[in-house]
Amino acid sequence: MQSLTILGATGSIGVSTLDVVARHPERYRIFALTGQTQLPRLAAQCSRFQARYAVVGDAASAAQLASLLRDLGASTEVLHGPAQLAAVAEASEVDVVMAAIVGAAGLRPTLAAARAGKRVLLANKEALVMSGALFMAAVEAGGATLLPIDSEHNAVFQALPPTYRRDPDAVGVRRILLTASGGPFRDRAIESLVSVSPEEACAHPNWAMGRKISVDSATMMNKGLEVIEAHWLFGVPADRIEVVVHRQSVIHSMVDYVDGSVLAQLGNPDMRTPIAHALAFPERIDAGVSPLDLFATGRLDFEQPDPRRFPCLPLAYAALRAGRGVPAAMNAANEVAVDAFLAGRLAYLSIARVVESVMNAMAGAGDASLEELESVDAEARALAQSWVHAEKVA
Ligand SMILES: NC(=O)C1=CN([C@@H]2O[C@H](COP(=O)(O)OP(=O)(O)OC[C@H]3O[C@@H](n4cnc5c(N)ncnc54)[C@H](OP(=O)(O)O)[C@@H]3O)[C@@H](O)[C@H]2O)C=CC1
Ligand SMILES: CC(=O)[C@@H](O)[C@H](O)COP(=O)(O)O
Ligand SMILES: [Mn+2]
Repeated sequence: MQSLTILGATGSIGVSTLDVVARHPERYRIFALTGQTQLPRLAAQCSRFQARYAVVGDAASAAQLASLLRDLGASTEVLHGPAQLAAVAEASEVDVVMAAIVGAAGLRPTLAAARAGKRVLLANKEALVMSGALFMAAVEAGGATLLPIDSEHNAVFQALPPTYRRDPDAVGVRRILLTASGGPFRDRAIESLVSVSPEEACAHPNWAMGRKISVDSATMMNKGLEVIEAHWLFGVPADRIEVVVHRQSVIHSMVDYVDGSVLAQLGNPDMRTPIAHALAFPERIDAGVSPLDLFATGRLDFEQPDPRRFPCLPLAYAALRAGRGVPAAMNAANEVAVDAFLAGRLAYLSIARVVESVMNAMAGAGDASLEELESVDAEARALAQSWVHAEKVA
């Protein structure tokens, strides 16, 4: 029986994780669930899965959640604040931590799980993008097992040899091919992108996800973050990570070997597959996902990404090549810009402009410590807010 903490239980990944867990009550029990704003959902989850702890952001939310739990007759203990978030990730009773908080807010608790040597199931790509070298050093020092949840990285993990240790040349890996759906605007006239709404940007053609990652998929910043994520997870340099637009999202990514073999992982676009894979690894368990029907799929298409349509993708490659604190600055600027776009305070096309402006201003950002990275994050957010202001409304 494995004891599990889910950071971000109320979100899209959190809900899918609990769906898989519910199919295997003999394998997994819930230690802690965390959420931020969706308190009724968190209360219902705690009650159903008999969570020992729930963690929310502040004292007011904790009081509200405690009252909801009382009404449900649940005995879950309610905690709040960033220190408690880290505490339920590193607790000695915990075996597995699903890191599914969105954005930089997930960095500290995910890092705590890595330092404590947990099996870390990483969905929160922003945490790794922000702190790549430091995070991977924490995994190593803590003796953690890091398993990718992001569908592309989970696919790459499955297509690599089981003994793979972040050295592509040691096993004849030539390139990693990350697939990208192209998002909701892949076929739309570029000139018409000036007027897209948050609802249009969040209408992903293949995946049901949270709003932030959905906008990132539309701009292809998601793929940019994933290029950086792949670099850190698999030790592959930027020029050996290629993005391939594949509109069906059936091939989740590929590994190209020096002998000409290309290994891919395929499946229906359903996050319960990589979640179940990482939960049970190296075993396989039922995820509730229907079998892939290749006849219904019919065809698999591949295209090159157009940098004019998706300017965030080259920005992310530039951030990876610049290194040190620049990916953290880029990530923070993107979080602020996407938030402003979703709130109707920034035009869609200005997201890339805000990110680029902040990256230019912070080209010398450092990454020597967690504190330095957090100050880069804070400075980039402040700069991005001023650029959002300068770009004005949608
Ligand atoms: N959804 C998907 O299919 C995929 C997601 N990912 C990655 O997984 C992560 C989660 O994505 P997704 O589930 O879609 O996102 P959602 O927005 O659906 O969920 C985010 C979760 O984080 C919580 N949260 C938000 N802000 C804070 C905060 N400041 N402090 C603590 N908790 C917070 C939310 O709580 P509440 O809802 O209660 O406010 C919620 O539980 C992201 O990093 C994303 O890039 C990667 C691949 C696929
Ligand atoms: C499900 C998942 O892993 C997302 O990151 C997905 O890849 C988004 O699709 P895009 O390929 O459109 O970014
Ligand atoms: Mn992905």
